[in-house]
Amino acid sequence: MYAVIGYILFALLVSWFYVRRRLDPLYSIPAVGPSWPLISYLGAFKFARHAREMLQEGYDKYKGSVFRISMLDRWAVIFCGTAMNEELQKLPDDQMSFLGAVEEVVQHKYTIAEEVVSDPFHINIIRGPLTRNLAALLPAIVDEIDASFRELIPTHGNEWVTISAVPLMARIVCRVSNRVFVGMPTCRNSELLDIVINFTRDVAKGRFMLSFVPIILKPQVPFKFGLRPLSDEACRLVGPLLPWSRRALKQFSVIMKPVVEDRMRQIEEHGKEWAERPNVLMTWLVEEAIRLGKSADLIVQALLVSNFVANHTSTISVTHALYHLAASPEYIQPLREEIDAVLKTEGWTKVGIGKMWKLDSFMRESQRLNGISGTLKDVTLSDGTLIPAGTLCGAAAAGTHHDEENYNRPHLFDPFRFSDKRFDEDEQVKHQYVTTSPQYIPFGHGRHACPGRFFAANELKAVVAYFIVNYDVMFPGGGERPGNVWFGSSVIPDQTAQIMFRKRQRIK
Ligand code: HEM
Repeated sequence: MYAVIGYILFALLVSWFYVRRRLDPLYSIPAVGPSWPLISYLGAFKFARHAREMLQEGYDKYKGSVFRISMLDRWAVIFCGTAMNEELQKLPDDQMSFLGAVEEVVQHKYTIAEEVVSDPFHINIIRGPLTRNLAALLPAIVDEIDASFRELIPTHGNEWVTISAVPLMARIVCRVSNRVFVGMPTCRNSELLDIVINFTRDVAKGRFMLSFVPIILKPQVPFKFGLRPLSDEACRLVGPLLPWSRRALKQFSVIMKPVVEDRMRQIEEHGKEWAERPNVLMTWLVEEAIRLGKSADLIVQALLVSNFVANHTSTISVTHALYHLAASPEYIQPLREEIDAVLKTEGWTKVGIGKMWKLDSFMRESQRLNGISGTLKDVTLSDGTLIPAGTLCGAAAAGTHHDEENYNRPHLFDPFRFSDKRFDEDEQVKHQYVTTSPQYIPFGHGRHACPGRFFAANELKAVVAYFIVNYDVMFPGGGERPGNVWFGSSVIPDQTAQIMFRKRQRIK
């Protein structure tokens, strides 16, 4: 009797899965990896370890269209090819919500900080005052680069020193960014630097834990093709228990809140113009917060989130560039010639940095070939036809950047491929480091393209220019560039490599 009931229940379950799959348009999208219930988890585990191969396989098979790939708790739909990248970024906000989907995946409220997620007022300050003030900020950026290189790369005479690349670049980037975000002397507070450098790991730990939550706890809500898991509800139970980010925010706040409150008092007392008014992100955030009646706590959160979006991406990008230089010293000479010549006429200015075309091309090419992510731009799409609402979508960045239709010999690192094209006047803007297009998406593309990329480009070009004119670099024993590490769909430079530095040997 029980066996019969068991068979009937099993048959009902199988029929339910079958009908659901037939009705849900998501399942008409081709899958890379196993697609059937339960077995698809194998695909999710495979994706965690072989994302690069699976994304490339999907790109090659479905270019000009989309495919789906299994994550632990959902399917993601990947758009492939230039035309699809264009289509994805053109979809209006009422059909797809960039922020909504990022929130769905990252669960910022629990992994970062709640208030600033619902009120990300820092984005307009990064897009506006920070970008407009880059020329005025450049001397401070270069001063901080100079101070951190002297402190962190202790060279003597013509001796080589060997240093772990990633921690070094993280420290330099973080100091330089914070010279612009919070100014002196706070940007050199080593406790603060440790908190913001480790914050990426704190957030990642929270995300990792939450990605398992839905399997155990996610309530299912009805939608038109059956049931969909509601991750926010599940995360609401577990999110507040995650300790890492809350602890980091608390420690960051202990240091930053008194500084922010002091800046608030000064601005309330003196207004916008006063002699020692520091020209930094924090000042503009405070001015905006006062105008809109926002709290010191929100400003503190905005500063932590600005660090989060800026430092990890910038560290990855500058480390990739450093690895190319250390592995191929033959690129150093042409870059040095260009930088030395520009510095002679323009000095360390924004105009000068803008004239370093070869360097610009080098950074753009390094980011094309390495990138920071294999997929990009998680969006909730509801076009009502092909992809059901609530589906997570992304663009295949690595596929796009390694596509022969977009780039000549796409797998080759050709550092000056973009600067060579800029000699044609009509092509000058198109090939700049900061210019995004459906063929070039390391900074995203369209409405939500990275608003910090103008700052990042100036900062990172200044860092790389500084070490090219001041140091010789190589891998120990003249070794090769270590391969990149794929972490799910994130692409990061080898985390353990060491680089040798010595003071530049000038030819007399
Ligand atoms: C090389 C360094 C950087 C890279 C590769 C990078 C890349 C990205 C990417 C891919 C996105 C998502 C865009 C999209 O999906 O279309 C993004 C968003 C964002 N980035 Fe960057 N970024 C960098 C540096 C920075 C810096 C230095 C800042 C701050 C000063 C910053 C602030 C932001 C913000 C606020 C967003 C969210 C924009 C929004 O929600 O509309 N980024 N970045």
